Formats: sequence, C-alpha cells, structure tokens
Amino acid sequence: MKLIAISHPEFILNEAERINALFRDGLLRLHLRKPGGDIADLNRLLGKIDPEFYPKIALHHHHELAAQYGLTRLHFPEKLRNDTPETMFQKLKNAGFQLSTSIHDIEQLSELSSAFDYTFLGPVFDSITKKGYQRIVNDDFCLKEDQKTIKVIAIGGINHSNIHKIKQMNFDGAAVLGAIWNSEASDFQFLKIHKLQFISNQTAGLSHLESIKLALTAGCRWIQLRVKNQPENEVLEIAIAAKELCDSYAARLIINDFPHVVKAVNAYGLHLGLNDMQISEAREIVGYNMIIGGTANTFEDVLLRINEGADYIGLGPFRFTTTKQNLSPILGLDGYRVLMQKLSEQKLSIPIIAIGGILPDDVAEILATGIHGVAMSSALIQSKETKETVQKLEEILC
Ligand SMILES: Cc1ncc(COP(=O)(O)OP(=O)(O)O)c(N)n1
Ligand SMILES: Cc1nc(C(=O)O)sc1CCOP(=O)(O)O
Ligand SMILES: [Mg+2]
Repeated sequence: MKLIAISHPEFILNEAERINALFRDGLLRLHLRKPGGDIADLNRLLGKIDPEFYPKIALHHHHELAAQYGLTRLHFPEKLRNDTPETMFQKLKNAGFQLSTSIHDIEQLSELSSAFDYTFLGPVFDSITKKGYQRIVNDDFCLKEDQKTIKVIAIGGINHSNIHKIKQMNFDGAAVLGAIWNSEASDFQFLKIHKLQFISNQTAGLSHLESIKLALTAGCRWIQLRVKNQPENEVLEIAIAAKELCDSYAARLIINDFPHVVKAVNAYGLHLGLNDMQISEAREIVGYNMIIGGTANTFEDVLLRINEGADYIGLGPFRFTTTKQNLSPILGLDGYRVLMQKLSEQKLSIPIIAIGGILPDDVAEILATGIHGVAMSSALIQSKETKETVQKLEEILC
C-alpha cells in the first residue's frame, strides 16, 4: 500500500528541512498543496528542497512552476479538474506527466479521465485538519475492485492508529496530512519506523553478518544487530562491518543493548530492554535525535516506555521462540488486541512493533490489531525463499 504525505496547507517554519528529512526517512511521495498560497512563497520552498527529491513531488497549484524545477507530477484538485478540458489531461499525459486528482464521492470514480494515475477519495475518517469535514464512509466500507477505474488513495483523518483500516477497505494507499504536521512527535515519528525489522542472529550455519547480508539482499531495510553474550569490543567489530553493509543497501542499522557502540559506528538507532540501561541515560550517550526503541510486555511497560520518550516499542513475545532466552509471558493475538484497545481508549499512540516467534502468516492478523509493524529473526533466516517472503511481507505491511 502506498503512503503519501500531503504538505501542511500553510507555509511553516523549517518546512523544506522537514520535507527533506521525510524523504531521507524513506517517504516516496509528497503532494505539495498550498491552497491560496503565493507563487513566490511556493517557488522559495521548492528552491530549498533537495533536487534529488523533485521526482517524488506532486504539485497541486501553480503548475507553471513544474517546468522550472523539472517536476513531472501534477495534481488537479476538484475545481481545477472541472475547469480543465479533457484534451489537456491527455496532452499532459502524452508529454510524460503523471496526473492525480481528488474526489469526494465514490460515484465520481466512473467519470474520471483515464489520463489520471490515481485519485484521492475522502475524507475516510473525520478530518484532523478540516474541522467539521465529516467522513464519507464507515469502518465497514470496502471499495469494490470494479469501482476502481484508476488507483484510489484514501485521505482525511488518517493517523497511526487507524491507517491499518485503509487496507481492509481495499484502498490502494493512504494520504496523510494532519498526523504528520499537526500532532505530537510520536505521530510524526511513525513514518520513520519501518514496519519490517530484521533481528540478526548467529546460527549453526550463519554468522551475524551473514544473516544481515541475507536479509538485505532479500529487501529488508531495517536491521537490528542483536549480539548476545559477547564483550562490547567484539560487538563493536561486528557493528562496524554491519554498518558498512547496511550503508551499501541504504538500510537503517539499529544496535541492541550497546549505546556506546551505536555512537561509535553512527548507527541509526538503539534498542533497549526493560533490564537494560534506562532510555534517559542512553540519550546522554547517543544524543537526543537518535531513534531509541524500548521493549514492553505489559500495558504498564508501554506507558513507562512512552513516558521515557521511546520512539517505538518492541512488544513481545507474540509466541514462544528459542531466539531469546528468559522470555516474558506470551501475549498472543488477544494480548495485542487488549493492549491496543487500552492504548486507543487512552488516546495514546506510538509505533508498536510485534516480536517473538512471528511467522509470515501471522502478520495480517497482527496488523489488524493496530500494531505498526513486526520484527522477525528465525522466520526470515529459516525461510527457503527469503526474497519472496520479504516481498510478500512488504505487500501486507505497506
Ligand atoms: C524490536 C525489538 N523488540 C524487543 C527486543 C527485545 O529486547 P530486550 O528485551 O532487551 O532483549 P534482548 O533482545 O536484548 O535479548 C528487541 N531486541 N527488539
Ligand atoms: C529479540 C526478541 N525479543 C523478544 C521479546 O519478546 O522481547 S522475542 C525476540 C526474538 C525474536 O526472534 P524470532 O523472530 O526468531 O522469534
Ligand atoms: Mg536488551
């Protein structure tokens, strides 16, 4: 499923830097939408965005700027679409532009020009940004395949806690606005935390580095180096090589347990368990912008992790696994459901990663509880077709 970010409707502080950071964190598409925005301001903003990201930007207004910046994606909001002749859409498409539009009623789908690649349809939830802009579908809505004349992207009120419902509704993607720009850091953060995390392991046939190489070649881009029972200097040596490997695949490296190693190799993040160093203490070592994940097994642990300022939570174990010793009590699907329900009742949100004995066939059900993503070790290492398994997982998770 495609994830699209929509810009804040106003020009905001440090906007270009925030946009560049979103792209660096893996954002694949940004719609630049400034209704009523001045062309000079838009021009200034575009000038500050790193040109390598221009192919990923769709322009909503002042399409005349596209030529200046070599932008090839144009969005036609409803009014502009109605004011533009069909021949123009075909002309733009033939000239190599990728076109998109917005509708607010499913019936309009059948009337859209075939020149459009995709359309936004919404609001699918009560909008965060446009107050009083009420949703046009219910939670049990499901878009029929034969209604989809082109790809349909859900928009309106989508955030970290409801995004999983978009896939159930059979949309092709989700466009997120308010959850990125209007809310607390945790909602913004969920874009940064990958939904598929590989946990390295040393087995009879594979070293840590070999297991990481296997995951990277299969397509994983979030790797946790989890070396147990070895001294810090040996972990550092493996981490240096792991960082080089991850960099060569543009993958994120998280290091388990060792904040000083994280700092020494300039890794992307650190993971800490309930019996490891406290997150606040680790921040003093790794810095305040570093991603830090924390383990939880109970709702109380989750609250503690949120209060400690964790960027994500590894919640487990889902089921019994031999990968980790001294496992906490097994949660199972019901444990995840109950915990996610409590979080939603308390209007709390943080990316939660399920972990422990997870198999590919578990993932759809786990996601349906509102869990953000999954961490896996043995299921990927032991897979006979790791690449196919990762591809299948990405389809379910993204
Ligand atoms: C994503 C993720 N979640 C949980 C853990 C477990 O961490 P911890 O409780 O510290 O146990 P060890 O991995 O250190 O044995 C994790 N590593 N990653
Ligand atoms: C590292 C880890 N932590 C867990 C927890 O419950 O906190 S379970 C686990 C092991 C994950 O590997 P596998 O996918 O092979 O079970
Ligand atoms: Mg630990």
